[in-house]
Amino acid sequence: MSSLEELVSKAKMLHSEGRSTSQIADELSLSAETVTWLLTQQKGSEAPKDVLIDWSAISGHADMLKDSAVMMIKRYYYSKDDAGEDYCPPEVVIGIAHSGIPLATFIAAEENCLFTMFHPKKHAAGQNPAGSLNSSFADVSNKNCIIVDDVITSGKTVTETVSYIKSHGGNPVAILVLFNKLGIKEIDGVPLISLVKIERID
Ligand SMILES: O=P(O)(O)OC[C@H]1O[C@H](OP(=O)(O)OP(=O)(O)O)[C@H](O)[C@@H]1O
Repeated sequence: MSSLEELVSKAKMLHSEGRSTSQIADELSLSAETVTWLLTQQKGSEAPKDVLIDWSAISGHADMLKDSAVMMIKRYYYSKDDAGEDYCPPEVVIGIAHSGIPLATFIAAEENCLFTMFHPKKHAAGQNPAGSLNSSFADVSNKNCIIVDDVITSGKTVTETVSYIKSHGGNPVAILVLFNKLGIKEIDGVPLISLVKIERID
């Protein structure tokens, strides 16, 4: 089976389980437009320009996951060096559920600082779903925070996180991701630093 066929069957399976287009898009880290195309496969319609990222060969091994997390925080310090700016070491590292959590945990351990996790509203249940910080972990108020996730696709999740942290008294100093599919460099004034930028040139 080709990777496209695999993707189509994965999208169809999730759809048959009752997931919405945006939920499938989140789960597969694709745009909603791509998921619609995968589900409908209209004859003659061109596939949207999107890229599938499968990093399970790394994420499935805790040692490589840790190596990736260490590279992310190094990348933050190198980017500060490159810009000739002062370091702002994090006081709290915030992992966005779910995939950002293990990366953030390793970074917080490396930096010997506090750790917490953010649950975006897309993961919340109920009629008025809302994002939340997990109160079993560190508090963010009056602290310099680094936000960590694996991938940015539309930027919605990270944007929600930045706004939540600011409104709860935290000071986000950087957003670290492995893969930036959006090509942006900051969100609401907070620098976005990735290990890999993914851009199409056609
Ligand atoms: O930029 P966006 O369009 O908001 O998409 C990126 C988000 O989508 C994925 O989360 P998801 O909840 O789907 O998966 P996860 O539970 O594996 O982290 C990914 O881990 C990011 O958090």
